[in-house]
Amino acid sequence: MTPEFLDKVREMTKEFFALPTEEKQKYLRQVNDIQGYGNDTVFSEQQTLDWSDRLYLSVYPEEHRKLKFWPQNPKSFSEILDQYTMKLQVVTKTVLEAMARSLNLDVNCFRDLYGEQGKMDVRFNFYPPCSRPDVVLGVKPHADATLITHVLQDKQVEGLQFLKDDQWFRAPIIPEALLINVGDQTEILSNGIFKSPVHRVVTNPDKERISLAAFCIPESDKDIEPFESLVNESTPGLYKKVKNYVGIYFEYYQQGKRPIEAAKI
Ligand SMILES: O=C(O)CCC(=O)C(=O)O
Ligand SMILES: [Fe+2]
Repeated sequence: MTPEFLDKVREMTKEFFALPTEEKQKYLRQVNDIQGYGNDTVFSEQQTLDWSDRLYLSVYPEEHRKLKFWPQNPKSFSEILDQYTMKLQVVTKTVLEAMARSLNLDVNCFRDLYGEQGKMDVRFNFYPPCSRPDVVLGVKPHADATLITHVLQDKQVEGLQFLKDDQWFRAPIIPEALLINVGDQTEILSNGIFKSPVHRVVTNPDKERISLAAFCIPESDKDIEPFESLVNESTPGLYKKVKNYVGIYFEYYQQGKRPIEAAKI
């Protein structure tokens, strides 16, 4: 993907969030739906909400698309999102093959698990300036439920941070790059060799920030468990077999637990 194309995607994201509220509310997420425009999903009254606006859309396979949630404004939104999806499919395949190679596994093992009908959902994030960045987060600490996540970050404003050894580290801005994050399902499949890192987004007192996350999720009937060749007497399997991990994920997340704990032996 060219830097110019990535800029186009950032631009249309900014243009959408800059629309008047009434215009954005045409795409409002309904109760019991994940797709659409809105704030953080409310699970309980005690919950601290993330300081962000979001637009969540399923983009692949095409029959999952709910076009009523695809903005008509800016005009080129759907066309650019469709192009971005197709380009990301190619990147996804390449990355999954590289992951397999780096573990000395069959080159297709991650790709076969993702499947031809593997799902891709995107989340456009908008973080308005926040007067109390010391207490309010754009996104609470979490790890992704995915196989991998592609993150297109804002070109000017940082915010994403990763937890390592009890310390938060800033993700640098690299304008022409996508940040690819390992999700929980890859941690399970790789028997813990690839780690799914906990991350969060901090707020900024005077600048707004956008980002676009694309979540790659295997077909829900696939068994997710450590690849056989990574398990032997000296390295026992660390995770149980799970199915439809995204379902398990939300159950745990709502209880404030780390979902991957459910899969640990
Ligand atoms: O805004 C970002 O940079 C990342 C957002 C994120 O972690 C997510 O949407 O899962
Ligand atoms: Fe995330």
